[in-house]
Amino acid sequence: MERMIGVMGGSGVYEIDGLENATWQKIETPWGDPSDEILTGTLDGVKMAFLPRHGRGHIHSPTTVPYRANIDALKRLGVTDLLSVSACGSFREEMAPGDFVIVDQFIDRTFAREKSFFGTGCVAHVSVAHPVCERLSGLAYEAARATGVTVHKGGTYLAMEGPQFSSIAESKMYRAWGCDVIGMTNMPEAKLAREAEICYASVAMITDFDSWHPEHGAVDINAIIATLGANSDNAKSLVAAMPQLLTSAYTSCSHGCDRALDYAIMTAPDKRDTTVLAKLDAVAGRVLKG
Ligand SMILES: CSC[C@H]1O[C@H](OP(=O)(O)O)[C@H](O)[C@@H]1O
Ligand SMILES: Nc1ncnc2[nH]cnc12
Repeated sequence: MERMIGVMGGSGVYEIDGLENATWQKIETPWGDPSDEILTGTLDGVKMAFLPRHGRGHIHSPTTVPYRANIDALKRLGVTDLLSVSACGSFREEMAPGDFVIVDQFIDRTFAREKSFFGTGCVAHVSVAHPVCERLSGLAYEAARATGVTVHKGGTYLAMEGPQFSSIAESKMYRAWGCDVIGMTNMPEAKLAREAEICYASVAMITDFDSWHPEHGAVDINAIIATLGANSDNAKSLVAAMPQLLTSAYTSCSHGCDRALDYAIMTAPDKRDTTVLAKLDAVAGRVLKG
């Protein structure tokens, strides 16, 4: 098996630079169309696959992003390690707009999205106690440090449904819960990556103080876009540093992400629905084909 690094570009990140043999590829999945075509190529000898989460031109809202199709398509292409780059609000004075946070926990408050590849006909339960890959997150931290940006190691990301930003009361509540950043997209993406046995790490690019901050007022999309623009070079440098840190030689994940399905499937082999199994060919082929 060869390593392939996937990059899920969030708001403001619709392309990456410097890929050799760059080609936009249309990938079909049993879960529908991904957000866009996927840009494949190589960087420093490592295979790369870039998918703009909202599509080029920002077509999909956080609710309508086809999360299952996106993860399935990346898995189908051979992605082993997926780095998410996302715009986020901050609940902490010390995590300021322009800073990066390497997320290590999530609270999932989304409610209008399909959250699993599994269900009736093939039930599975994976652990998301540690929802990101420690190894990939550690390398993303190193890559972020190398860009010179202020980066915080670890942080809890509150995933909200959106598309509206939070009320002040909600924002204060999430802060009291111990959350550090807020966004609308990393869930169910991180859960689905775990089901698909892809290592996942999330880089939150802070664009605003959400609405709790007495001196910063309501979230302003124009300010967010300005911060994203100023930060896109840092995001691109971070992505560009990843191939040298990961290298093309695939080694089994020390965190176990690539074996998440080993004991997860509950449905007895003779009770599994063959139509459902066919849809799981890319995501769970490793364990279903035995
Ligand atoms: C542009 S502000 C709101 C929007 O930005 C974030 O998207 P992403 O996580 O893909 O960078 C946030 O989650 C909202 O979808
Ligand atoms: N304050 C905020 N809330 C939710 N998503 C965001 N994306 C960027 N800033 C955000």
